[in-house]
Amino acid sequence: MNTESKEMGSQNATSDGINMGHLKTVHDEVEARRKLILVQWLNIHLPLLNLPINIKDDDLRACLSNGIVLCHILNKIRPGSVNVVSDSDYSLPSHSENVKRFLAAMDVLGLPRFEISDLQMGSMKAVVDCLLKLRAKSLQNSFRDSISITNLRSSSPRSSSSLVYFSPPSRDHRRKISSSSECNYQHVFSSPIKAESSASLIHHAGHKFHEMFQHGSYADLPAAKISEMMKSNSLENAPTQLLLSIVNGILDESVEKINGEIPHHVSGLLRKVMQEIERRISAQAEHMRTQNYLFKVREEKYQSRITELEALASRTREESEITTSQPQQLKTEKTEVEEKKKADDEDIGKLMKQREDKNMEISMLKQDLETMKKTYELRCSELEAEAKGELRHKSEEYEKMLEDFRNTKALSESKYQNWIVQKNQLQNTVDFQFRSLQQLKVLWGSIKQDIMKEQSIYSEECNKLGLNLKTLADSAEKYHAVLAENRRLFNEVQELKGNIRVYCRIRPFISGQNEKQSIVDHIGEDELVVANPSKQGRDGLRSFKFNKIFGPTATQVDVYNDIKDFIRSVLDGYNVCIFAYGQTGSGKTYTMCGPNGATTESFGVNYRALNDLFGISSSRASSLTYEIWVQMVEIYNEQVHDLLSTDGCPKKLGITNHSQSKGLAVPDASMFPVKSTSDVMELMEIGLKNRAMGATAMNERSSRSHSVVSIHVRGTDLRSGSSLHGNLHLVDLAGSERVDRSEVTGGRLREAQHINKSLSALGDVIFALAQKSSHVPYRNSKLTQLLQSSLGGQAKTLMFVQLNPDATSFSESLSTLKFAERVSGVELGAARSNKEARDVRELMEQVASLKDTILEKDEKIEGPQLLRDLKGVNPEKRAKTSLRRGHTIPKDSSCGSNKHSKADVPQPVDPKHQNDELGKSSDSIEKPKSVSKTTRTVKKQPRSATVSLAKDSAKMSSNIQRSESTNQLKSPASTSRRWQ
Ligand SMILES: Nc1ncnc2c1ncn2[C@@H]1O[C@H](COP(=O)(O)OP(=O)(O)OP(=O)(O)O)[C@@H](O)[C@H]1O
Repeated sequence: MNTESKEMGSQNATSDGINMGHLKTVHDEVEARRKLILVQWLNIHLPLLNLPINIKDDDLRACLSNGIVLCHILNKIRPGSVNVVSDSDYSLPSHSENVKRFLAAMDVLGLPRFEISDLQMGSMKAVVDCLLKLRAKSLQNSFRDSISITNLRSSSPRSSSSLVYFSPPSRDHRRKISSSSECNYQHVFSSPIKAESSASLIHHAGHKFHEMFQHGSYADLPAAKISEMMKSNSLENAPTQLLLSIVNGILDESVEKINGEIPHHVSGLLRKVMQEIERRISAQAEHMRTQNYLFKVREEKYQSRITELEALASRTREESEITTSQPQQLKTEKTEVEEKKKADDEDIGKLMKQREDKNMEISMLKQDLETMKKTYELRCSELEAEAKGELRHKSEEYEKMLEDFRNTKALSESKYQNWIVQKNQLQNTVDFQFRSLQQLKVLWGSIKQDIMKEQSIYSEECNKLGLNLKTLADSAEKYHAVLAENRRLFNEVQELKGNIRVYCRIRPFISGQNEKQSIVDHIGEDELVVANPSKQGRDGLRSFKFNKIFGPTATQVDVYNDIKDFIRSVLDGYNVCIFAYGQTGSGKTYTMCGPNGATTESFGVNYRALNDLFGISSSRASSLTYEIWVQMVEIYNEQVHDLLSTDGCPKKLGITNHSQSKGLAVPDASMFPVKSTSDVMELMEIGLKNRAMGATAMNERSSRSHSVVSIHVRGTDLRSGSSLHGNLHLVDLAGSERVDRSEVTGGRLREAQHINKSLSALGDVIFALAQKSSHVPYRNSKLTQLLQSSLGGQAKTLMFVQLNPDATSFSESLSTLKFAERVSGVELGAARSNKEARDVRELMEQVASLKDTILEKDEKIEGPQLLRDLKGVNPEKRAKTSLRRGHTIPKDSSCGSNKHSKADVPQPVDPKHQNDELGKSSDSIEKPKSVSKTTRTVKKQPRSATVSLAKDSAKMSSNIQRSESTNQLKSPASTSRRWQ
């Protein structure tokens, strides 16, 4: 068979290629190796089999076909798993029955099984697989334990001397063994070593037999013991060799015979042993038959196997043909597989690299983690330290607080104690005060009654006081009215004296002029007689009458005392103009301002007037408040300059229409408020510095400009709220010398001409006013334009006629006196003058008697009431009163005051309003007309109505006649009127 296979293999290798042969060889080697493992395993557990390691399938099939070996090996592994059916049991087909039991046991164990047909014919592969699985199972520890137990139970005792050792049998020799009746399958061992190890596992009963027959004491065996041996199944388990030894022992007459015969119990034993031996021989015979049967079956199987192998060979040849066509494809696939492998290797390399990177990252992360761990530990330690520190600090604070609390507690306790003490004291005090309070309550009741009494008295006194106070209030009310009426009467008296007054002042000879001849012949109260040095006797005398004559010895105070009533009128709302007229060096500046470096005694009219304004306004502060402003300008060469300009260069100013300049003739000139004499002094100093000064041949301090100080006053009545305002112009005129006398030429000549022109214009205006001319030439010079508001009929004008007594200046002085004389009223006409004088005198007498009446005791209030009646508030009453008192009644005694109600003059100074009034009044002289009317009214009174009026008229007539006769005597040319 092998030869044929080899031949077939060589043929295949030659024709179909090497692969098929190689595969088959590998397959065969695998199968051979599996079979070898199985054989070795079987030989170990059933050494009596002594199977060759290269056993063929048929031999193996023959060995296993009856199932006994299978059952034994199973029982070896798992004792008692199956009951083996021996060949002696003919009731059952033992070979198939053992195989079935084995297969059933395999099923129970859950191991793969084979089919009975596999064991009878065909491939042994399934049988080998099954047994190898069983072998694998046996390798488990639990199986080994069970195997050892099984050996103990199945092994038979035997003496070492009686053991039969077999060398590994050949095939022929194995057949002998199989046919031998002495071959006991259970007691055959494959090697002495295994036999010796199994000897210790001899059955107990068999051991007893062995000991008994080993010592040859069969005869001594008691009958009971033999019967016991026969009853037990020890013989069934005893080795066959032992059984044969027993038989030989009995038969070789070692047994003591009784009567030549073998004892009954020994013969029984012998019979029993023989039966056992027979049974065993029959089992062996059955086994041999089974083996023969297996051999036949195996042979048939071999035959079929050969057929299959032939078919397989033919099929393998076809497959090899197919296989030869695939090497190229396999090469291609191999290449692809290698490329893929290479790519995979590269991927693996990349993955390895990534892995290394990841490992690197992991190591770095580990390092970071370590660092963080250290940081964390460090931070933990720090926090712990901080926490400990803070805890320590807190505990210290707590200790401190506790200490403070203890101190506070102690303090509080002490305070509490003090409080308790104080409370007790307070309680005592309260008790004491309560008692005092009770006493006070009683006292308060009595005081209350006293107070009630005092209160009633007080109420009565209050009522009385209220009545007195009411009387006092009424008196105060009347007092204010009296004051107002007094002011009004005062101004009426002033008006009656005359609105234009002329005072003449003769300056003394200044140092160095004492020897010079004086032109002054006589100085009276109101009369001045000058002598012409060039004429002797009465022809050289010339008399002039003025309102007042001040001689060379007259002081500044004397002069001012006579003009201060004018200053007072300014505060009553009148416009007043005071100017000094005279030739250069005649003392105009001295009179108006004072000498250089003037003192309190030598201050001129300007300072005194302003000082007086402040004094009077402060004395009237309870009823009137005053605000005073000052302007200072000069007229030089018919140009107006601001003397209070502080920029060092007096600016040229224009004179505006009164109706457009808010009452200010020079609205652009600087105007400063003054509240004290020092303010005025500062302003005057500034004005004098700015004033244009120049030297002439006539006077070293000759002023060639007109200096005008304008003082604007606004007063407010605190009771009624009405306001008044007045202006005061203080004018220091330029020198009035003749041009030929002053010996000036050029610029100086032009200055003198301007001065003379403006002075002539001033005279023209005054004369026009006196003549009630329809046109007053104010616009002929800047001077008259500027003084327009103060030269009207409602204004009061005072002219100082300054006279130089030096004979050398006689002609200038005479000219000056003549001008002054004209101003004082020469041009008014004697008849009218007289008439007005008489009327004036009558009125003055009436006013004087009225003043006396007012000043009488108990009639202080009646006077103003009478005046009010006379003023026309109630004409009928006025007439009655006047008649009753024997006075002439002025029809309209209004003095032309600029007094306005508050509603009429809303502004602090309302020059517009003022100038409107002034403008209206400037064209005509109201007062003489009023006086005339009054006179006429008086004349219309019935003669029989009053005797006193006739007396007064006669008195006034005689005075006028006397005056006229005096004038004719002293100065025929003089027709000056008497103002007082
Ligand atoms: N009443 C007087 N008592 C003493 N000295 C006087 C008096 N009047 C004038 N004088 C002196 O006479 C001199 C001239 O006076 P004043 O300068 O006032 O004249 P005037 O008219 O103002 O001159 P002008 O027109 O040039 O300014 C001065 O020295 C002045 O002191």
